[in-house]
Amino acid sequence: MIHIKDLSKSFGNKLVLKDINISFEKGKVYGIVGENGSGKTTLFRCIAELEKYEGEIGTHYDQLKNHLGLLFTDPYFFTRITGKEYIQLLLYARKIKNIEINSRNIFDLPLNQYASTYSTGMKKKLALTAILLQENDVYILDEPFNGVDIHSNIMIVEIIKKLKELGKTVIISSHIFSTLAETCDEIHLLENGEFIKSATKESFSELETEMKKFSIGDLVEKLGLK
Ligand SMILES: Nc1ncnc2c1ncn2[C@@H]1O[C@H](COP(=O)(O)OP(=O)(O)OP(=O)(O)O)[C@@H](O)[C@H]1O
Repeated sequence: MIHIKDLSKSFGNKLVLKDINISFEKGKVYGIVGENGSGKTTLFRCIAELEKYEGEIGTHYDQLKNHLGLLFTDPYFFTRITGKEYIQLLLYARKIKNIEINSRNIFDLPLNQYASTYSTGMKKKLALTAILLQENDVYILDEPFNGVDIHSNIMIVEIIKKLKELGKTVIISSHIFSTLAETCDEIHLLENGEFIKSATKESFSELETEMKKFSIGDLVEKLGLK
């Protein structure tokens, strides 16, 4: 369980997150949606203690960061480290030994190749594989579907369902509503650093309609397409 209470975050004099209050439970999948720049990544970075913030992030874990797998939107890899070495490094950090990596390479990545030479989608799949093999309790996936091929997208949806089944906590940001609707128990809409709407499964379509109306309105008509 993660409890976020009155969380605020500023960069300089720019307030990016305002009084965020939300809880994330075990065995549930949460979707965070919002326009570019609404604060999703900043919220994730605060939860992972990669940013300083005001307010409280409480958890029953000794240290959340030891149970958390964070998939960045654009994972970065040092040069001259192979895919396999990267996974080994992350496993070593959790003192996990004796995992046969090759047989668990479900995305069929060229693990002996330098990770920095991977394509965007391959980098994302490598980073995801590594945090999954760490057997974390909490997963934060920042735009996991973005940049990966359709086959991998389907696989990631199945992985999220499996994580839920295993009682993990999963928090996802995505701009693809239909995929969130398929995987999430709750979806929360962030706007200018504030949660302005939340929906459970029964009200996802209502939320989607409202978001479309709010963000698109009659803008497409203004193009005057003929
Ligand atoms: N290190 C930083 N220094 C200054 N401003 C920052 C920094 N990181 C983020 N911001 C600002 O905070 C706001 C929220 O950014 P954030 O990356 O959290 O948004 P987001 O919802 O994840 O966007 P996207 O959908 O484009 O990924 C933006 O205005 C961004 O410019």
